[in-house]
Amino acid sequence: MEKPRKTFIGLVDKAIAAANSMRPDELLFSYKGILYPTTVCSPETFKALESFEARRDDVILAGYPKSGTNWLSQILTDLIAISQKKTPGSESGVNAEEEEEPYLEIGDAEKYERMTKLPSPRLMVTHLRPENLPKSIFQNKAKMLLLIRNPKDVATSYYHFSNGLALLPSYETWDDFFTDFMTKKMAWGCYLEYLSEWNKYADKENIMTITYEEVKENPALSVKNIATFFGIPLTEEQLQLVVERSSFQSMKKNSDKTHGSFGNIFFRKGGVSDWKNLFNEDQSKRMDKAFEEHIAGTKLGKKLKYDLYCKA
Ligand SMILES: Nc1ncnc2c1ncn2[C@@H]1O[C@H](COP(=O)(O)OS(=O)(=O)O)[C@@H](OP(=O)(O)O)[C@H]1O
Repeated sequence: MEKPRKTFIGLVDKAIAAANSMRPDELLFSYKGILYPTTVCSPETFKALESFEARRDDVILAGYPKSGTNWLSQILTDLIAISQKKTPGSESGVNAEEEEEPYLEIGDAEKYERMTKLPSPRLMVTHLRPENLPKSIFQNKAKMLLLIRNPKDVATSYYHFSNGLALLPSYETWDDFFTDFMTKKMAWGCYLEYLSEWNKYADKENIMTITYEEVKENPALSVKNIATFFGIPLTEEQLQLVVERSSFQSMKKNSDKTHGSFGNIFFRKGGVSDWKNLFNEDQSKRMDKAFEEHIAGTKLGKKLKYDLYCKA
């Protein structure tokens, strides 16, 4: 039985009510040159975040919007519960729903003060680029899981999400969205720039990179590798439980409890290659060229297996 994420559901409810009374051009604001949703982020929170004190045993998940952060966050929540000898899903684990919204940059400026009282290990999720994260995360060597997904599916997922949730500007056509996606007009910035910024950190020993596609391809091996990286021993039975609970079908089924009425928006298709239903040939070539210019030859670029997932 899944516990409702009351903080999250309450936050989104409030944000949607606020967004409904805003003009489309008010939905995003710019902070240090990057756009963010006005209803869930604020300059005050960003300012407060700068002096956030990370702990060495914090568990941090970094991923651009729509790269599968809700999915990996569920896997990490269960792994942490197991490390604390709790049964996943049945007891309040890390960041118990009533306690704190795990998305680091989302919420009020006082949340970091409240987070000082949370027991270790704290789970945090972020869509931020590394240069906008608090310095203490890197100084204190907190372990991070960096989640990346092929850019054509990220764009596709982001398009449907933008039109499904009032917090983000909606688009009349996919073509309009694609133009904005390629010209840095997205909340949390340009994905290809995100990848090249994170690539500068890809060799750090406290950062493990994983792709959406590899978790999809072999969930058991991925969960095992993540658990090993965070130093969490797992029995075969526990491994199977985490894999089963994090399957797209299970998460979608539980989504009315975990994500309220927005469940269907957060858990849409959960697959690979849906981009083929939206991209035309010209758009596909434009993305191929931009990928080549920004990231193709780098460590993260190679890890994405672009030719396999983004060509033909
Ligand atoms: N369990 C599981 N398995 C496979 N795929 C999953 C799973 N859970 C979520 N998803 C898919 O991840 C996409 C949403 O990404 P995020 O969770 O990062 O979105 S958000 O930015 O935090 O709103 C979104 O992708 P699309 O379906 O392609 O839109 C979700 O459906």
